[in-house]
Amino acid sequence: MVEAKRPVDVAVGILLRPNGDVLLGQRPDGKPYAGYWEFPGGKVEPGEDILAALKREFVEELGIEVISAEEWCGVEYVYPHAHVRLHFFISREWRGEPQSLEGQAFAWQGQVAVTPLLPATIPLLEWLDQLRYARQAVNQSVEGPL
Ligand SMILES: Nc1nc2c([nH]c(=O)n2[C@@H]2O[C@H](COP(=O)(O)OP(=O)(O)OP(=O)(O)O)[C@@H](O)[C@H]2O)c(=O)[nH]1
Repeated sequence: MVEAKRPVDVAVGILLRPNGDVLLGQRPDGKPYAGYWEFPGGKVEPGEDILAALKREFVEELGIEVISAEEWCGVEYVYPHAHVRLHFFISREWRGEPQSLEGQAFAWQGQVAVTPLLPATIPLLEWLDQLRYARQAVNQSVEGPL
């Protein structure tokens, strides 16, 4: 009997600036889906806490220290190369400016315009817009003239 492959846990971080911009990175050569854009992160190691994995990946890939992050949502996706369970975190508090430590490109984006994006990440953009801009619209209407 062929046993189904267990999903691989992946910790993914969305750095959210006060103006709503988020940080994306481009997958470097040599990885599956090289050239595709994603939110930074990577695989959780056996026995590792997911938030600890997120912090480790941000140091390794971008030289950024994530000070705090809250788990936001989860997505499972089956690629030809892997079955992944993505744990998306939102962070508003970090230290340092992103550096391209793995030779990858990165970009701060308001409306996300970089393409192509990893397929499992595409639905996130709509949810992210609701989180970023629906709240701003409410704030604007509260702060508008009476
Ligand atoms: N970081 C990240 N990974 C994602 C996203 N969306 C998505 O499907 N993934 C998938 O999650 C997995 C992450 O694995 P990775 O290869 O980047 O992990 P890693 O840095 O630990 O790689 P390594 O195998 O070189 O150690 C990949 O299969 C990737 O396709 C995303 O938005 N960000």
